[in-house]
Amino acid sequence: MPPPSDPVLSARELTCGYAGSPVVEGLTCAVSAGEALVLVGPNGAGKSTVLRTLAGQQPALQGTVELCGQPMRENSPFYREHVSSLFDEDAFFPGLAVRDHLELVARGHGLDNPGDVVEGALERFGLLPRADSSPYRLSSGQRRRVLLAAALLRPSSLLILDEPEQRLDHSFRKLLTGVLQQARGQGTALVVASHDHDFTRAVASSVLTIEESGVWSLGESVDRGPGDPGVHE
Ligand SMILES: Nc1ncnc2c1ncn2[C@@H]1O[C@H](COP(=O)(O)OP(=O)(O)OP(=O)(O)O)[C@@H](O)[C@H]1O
Repeated sequence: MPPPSDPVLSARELTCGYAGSPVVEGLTCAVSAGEALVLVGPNGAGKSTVLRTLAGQQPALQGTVELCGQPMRENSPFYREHVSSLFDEDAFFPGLAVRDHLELVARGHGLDNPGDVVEGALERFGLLPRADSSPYRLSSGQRRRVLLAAALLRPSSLLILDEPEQRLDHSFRKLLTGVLQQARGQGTALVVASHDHDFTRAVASSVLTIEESGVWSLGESVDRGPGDPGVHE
């Protein structure tokens, strides 16, 4: 790992888009341990596109992304060790229960005796009563909690989350806010896209605002107000 002040993630002159057409151009940003960059902006502005490019899941049209000073490579062991990400996915193994999924993730990331960690995650995300159910028998919000629990129970230096608040009710949004504040406090770097103003204000150390035109700006704090079109509770 780099010294605490060195970036965990850094992007330089990054252009993100599809088939040669840019959505966001010339983005330069960095996130160090214990910092949280939150991406905000209206639907279609380019938050997920930027997030996927930062996460190495989509090739950059131009520019570079580095993880701890190394080129971001999604299929490298270094990436798997350090980066935990959650996008808009909702896929599970049909024969496995909620608890099995969390155990699988924990063991896959090197936790030999994950029992306590898994039970803690089940409890934290209110999943104990459904631990033996198939995720496919849960509500969409409960399934989202399974995916968040899985993304957060494994050790990581960098968490990349696309609208982690989606489908969560008010109390679990508050819980998630606390969990991510705690992750920051423990030195995890966060890069998160969100439409939730309260979440953004509580978690962000810096805010990347992307407008519909793809124009972006980077600020240290957020106070966009509930009337902002990019923010809906
Ligand atoms: N696979 C794709 N191929 C081509 N264009 C795409 C693709 N995915 C998204 N886009 C386009 O890229 C632009 C940015 O989309 P993106 O999903 O990044 O926006 P967003 O800010 O994350 O929106 P939302 O708030 O709705 O999640 C949109 O114009 C969208 O139509």
